[in-house]
Amino acid sequence: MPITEILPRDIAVPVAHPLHSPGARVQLRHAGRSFGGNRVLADLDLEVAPGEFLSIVGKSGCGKSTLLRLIAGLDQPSSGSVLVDGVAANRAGDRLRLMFQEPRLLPWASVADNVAVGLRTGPDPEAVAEALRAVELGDKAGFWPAQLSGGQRQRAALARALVSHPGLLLLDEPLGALDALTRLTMQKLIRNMHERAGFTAVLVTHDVSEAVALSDRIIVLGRGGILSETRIARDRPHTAAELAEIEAGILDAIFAA
Ligand SMILES: Nc1ncnc2c1ncn2[C@@H]1O[C@H](COP(=O)(O)OP(=O)(O)OP(=O)(O)O)[C@@H](O)[C@H]1O
Repeated sequence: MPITEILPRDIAVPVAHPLHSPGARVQLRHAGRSFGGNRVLADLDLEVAPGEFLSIVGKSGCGKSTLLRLIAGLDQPSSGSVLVDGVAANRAGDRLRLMFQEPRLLPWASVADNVAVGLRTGPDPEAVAEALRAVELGDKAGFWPAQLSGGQRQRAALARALVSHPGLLLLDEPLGALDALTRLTMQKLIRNMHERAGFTAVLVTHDVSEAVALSDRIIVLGRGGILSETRIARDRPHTAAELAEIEAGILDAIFAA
């Protein structure tokens, strides 16, 4: 019997999100990274589950970007291993995408053509249109990047990152250059997309409240390793006081380092 026939009429059957992607698993085993005599990460064990949203916070220079670059496969560990879906991160290819503080759009290409850069399998105008609709830029496909606001440019960058349905989205301070209000709107969009599309996300941020707003888990990095780990259950709403308490605990862990 088709599943729809046994469901009561008032229960909506979830519709696959247009950018749906099965989340990738990230595994770091005894991972270390040194630059000359400077040991930035040492013997790090970390696993990010498929579909999880993990944030990395910590004092300036503690190694957040170094860790993200290892997961992205842009840099190699000096010791140990970094795997994405069981494959060395630098060979994970299309399974992961990065988003940075600057949108890095091509100024001479339309918004749609910029999003199409994220496709590796040839032109697919329908996929581009869907990605633009998902970030609420459906009406800006023919615009030049210079004709967009800062927040809209970051949304175009998000569409470019997600158009190929990567299992893993790596975010390096993606909202750092936006004004406070646009930042909140973008946080909501990213959280919403993450919940519905299913990819795994790893965010590096200086903004602890942003990490709390977006994440299932937050790690504080320092002295070469993980100093603290906080899980935020997303199956119920949190009061402002609860979120403030979580944030205060994380800030304590950062400053105790
Ligand atoms: N390519 C490199 N060569 C030499 N040292 C490096 C290199 N990349 C990072 N480092 C060093 O590793 C340490 C951690 O840098 P990293 O950029 O990962 O810190 P971060 O936590 O992201 O800092 P911030 O919050 O200021 O962005 C720093 O001491 C930095 O100088």
